[in-house]
Amino acid sequence: MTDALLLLSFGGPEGPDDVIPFLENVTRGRGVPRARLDAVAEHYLHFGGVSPINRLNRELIAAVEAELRAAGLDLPVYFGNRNWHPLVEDTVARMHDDGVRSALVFATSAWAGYSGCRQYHEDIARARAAVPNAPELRKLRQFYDHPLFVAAVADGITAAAATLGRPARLVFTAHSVPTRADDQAGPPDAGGGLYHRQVVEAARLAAAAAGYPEYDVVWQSRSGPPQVPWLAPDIVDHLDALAASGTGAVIVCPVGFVSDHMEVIWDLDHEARLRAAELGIGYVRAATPGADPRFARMVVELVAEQCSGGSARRLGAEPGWGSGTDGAICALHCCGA
Ligand SMILES: CC1=C(CCC(=O)O)c2cc3nc(cc4[nH]c(cc5[nH]c(cc1n2)c(C)c5CCC(=O)O)c(CCC(=O)O)c4C)C(CCC(=O)O)=C3C
Ligand SMILES: [Fe+2]
Repeated sequence: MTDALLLLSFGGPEGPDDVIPFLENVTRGRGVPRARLDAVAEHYLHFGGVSPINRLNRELIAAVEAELRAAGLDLPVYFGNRNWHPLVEDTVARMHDDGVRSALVFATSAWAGYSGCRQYHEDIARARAAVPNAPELRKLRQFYDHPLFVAAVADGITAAAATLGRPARLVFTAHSVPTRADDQAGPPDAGGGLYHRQVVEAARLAAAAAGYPEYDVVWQSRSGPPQVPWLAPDIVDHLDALAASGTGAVIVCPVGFVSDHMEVIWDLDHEARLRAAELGIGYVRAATPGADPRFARMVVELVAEQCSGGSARRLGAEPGWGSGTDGAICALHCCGA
């Protein structure tokens, strides 16, 4: 029995005074250098200290509510975040006060790995521990290869290509993570590297759907001390390499992200675009899938899988897990710590 759906996301600041406290929440205990924090604070302050992520999640919730009604599923949708208000702890308390006994959780990350999956389980466990008699919370699965996700990403590529009107190299990008975190991504017996494997697989599926036999997969937004290895190459270094080898234009598809939040509007729409301009190569950025009606429909399909035993539609050759109850990770030692 399910009484509600909780959309669980990263959270972002909604004004200049929020920026530093938000960044302190994100990086607590993670050894991100102060200089990097100050640099990232500037990105947010450039936009008045407001990340679009909360607004985009509220729009997604409205679309999901409409799709739930259309599917005959009568579930209220709640909103909670890891790093900024509405914080998931407060939301779970409100769900309890509203009489919710059992709810499903849609986390706005498609992926395996610590940041993309396990940390959301930890958020669920932390929120439940803070609320006496908290509702049971079951996280929905990773959706990196859901046909509706892949179709929305592919159509974003096609639409971007049409605005460029000349041949271009397709470049997929996702958030970099420390290689050590990637090595530990997935259940211990799944061979490791499940974060990058799922990203590469999602890129393969979307490229095929959009009709691109050739493309690249690169990484963005790395932080942490420079001596710690992260997934590479970085998108900006990759643009240098492409320009050097004669590529005249790129279509950049942020397959790693659901919506146009700060990592997309600053790191891609500003930094990467600027570098492309310096290099004299054409640059278009494909839309993220979150605002596509098929994305909300996918969320409802994931809910229906749990509520009514609907079949799990999946295209990928890499495994997917991600589901667990009350913050229990998918397997013992899953995705490192
Ligand atoms: C895999 C992954 C996703 C995708 C999965 C998912 O969507 O969950 C993601 C999403 C996001 N990351 C975001 C923002 C930030 N990420 C940071 C830092 C980090 N991200 C990491 C990984 C990921 N991050 C990692 C390994 C770090 C290092 C510190 C740590 O180990 O935690 C920092 C600190 C400053 C910096 O280091 O850049 C910020 C501000 C925002 C919100 C943007 C907005 O506000 O609009 C979103 C959606
Ligand atoms: Fe991040």
